[in-house]
Amino acid sequence: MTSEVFFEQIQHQLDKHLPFVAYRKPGEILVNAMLQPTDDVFTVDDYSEKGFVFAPFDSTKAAILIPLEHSKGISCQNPQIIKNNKSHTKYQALDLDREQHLVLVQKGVDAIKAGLFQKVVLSRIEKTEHTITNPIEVFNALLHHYPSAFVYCWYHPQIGFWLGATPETLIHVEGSRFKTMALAGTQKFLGTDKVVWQHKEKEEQQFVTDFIVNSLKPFANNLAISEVETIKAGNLLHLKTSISGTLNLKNTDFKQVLLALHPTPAVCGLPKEASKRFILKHEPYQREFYTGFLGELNVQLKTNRNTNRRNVENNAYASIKNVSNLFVNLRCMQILNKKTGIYVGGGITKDSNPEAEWQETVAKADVMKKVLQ
Ligand SMILES: C=C(O[C@H]1C=CC=C(C(=O)O)[C@@H]1O)C(=O)O
Repeated sequence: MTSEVFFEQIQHQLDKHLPFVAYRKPGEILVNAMLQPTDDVFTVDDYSEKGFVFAPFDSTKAAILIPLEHSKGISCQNPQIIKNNKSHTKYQALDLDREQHLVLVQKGVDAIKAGLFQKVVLSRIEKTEHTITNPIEVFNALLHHYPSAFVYCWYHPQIGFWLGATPETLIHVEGSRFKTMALAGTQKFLGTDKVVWQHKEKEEQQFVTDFIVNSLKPFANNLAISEVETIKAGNLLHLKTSISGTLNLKNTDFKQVLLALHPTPAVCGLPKEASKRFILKHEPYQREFYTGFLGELNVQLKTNRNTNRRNVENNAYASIKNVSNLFVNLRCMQILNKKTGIYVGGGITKDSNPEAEWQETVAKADVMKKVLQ
């Protein structure tokens, strides 16, 4: 499908107030969309469902599904840049609530020093006066600015309109094999990824690696853990450890794996329950789907077992694999009444400096602001 027709179809869906998701996986050129013909709200029950899941931070709340069987799939390769004909007004930040964030971070540091937990991720919403008249153009701009991110726009008339470009995989499962990552620690990209990391960032990232490895141990075999590396995500650098292995899902199900993982200390804290309670009590707003997860759930992938054989019989060796591609909902914004709310946070440890943590959220907000200017 041409990109013109593709974008027309999702625009039409939005005009009719019908749910859809459009997304592109990291490093790929194919942009997919799933268009739901009714405005029903489908939810995930046990994660055996097939479709696109959009799950909130608070896992006691419902995860929304655009079911494969109740939607139409469309796709296009490498979409053209849509010319910006005033999809939005000039960016104007409102309510840069620095004081409130400094107080929140200090509370987090005090709670850590009092022994309540070791790490907590504290966040804020940056509401802007920015008027978005064409969110689909913003999605198109995200696709062009962030080729190595998972870029999406998600809409349900009864729930909201979200857009994002996240660098973080929650889990990728293909058959019984899985891959995930521990992503944490942030500094601004200033032209090189050969940078020095401080103890604070190394420690906050190590908390995430240890948590993921320990959470997956009951479900996984052959765990492989990479060295820590520096990766670039937009205007930022992060520390990343890759973790992979095979899932042993005989006596358990995918839901248990997700409940064990989500929310990781990259977005919540350590220990999970104590830090989550602190977040829900002290953050002065509702995260909703920010730091939740989203992506393809139990879609089918056809693969050839023996790619060396180029004959027709090869088809006999084709196998169907169950694939899930789930990402953490970071570097995202919500559009409400044509205004934007950008969601940003950062990991707090005993060594956190409130002013530096504020600056980190300012840098993270730039990822979304870049497409709003
Ligand atoms: C919580 C966010 O980022 C997480 C992912 C990478 C680095 C992070 C950090 O350095 O604090 C956070 O753990 C966010 O972007 O809002």
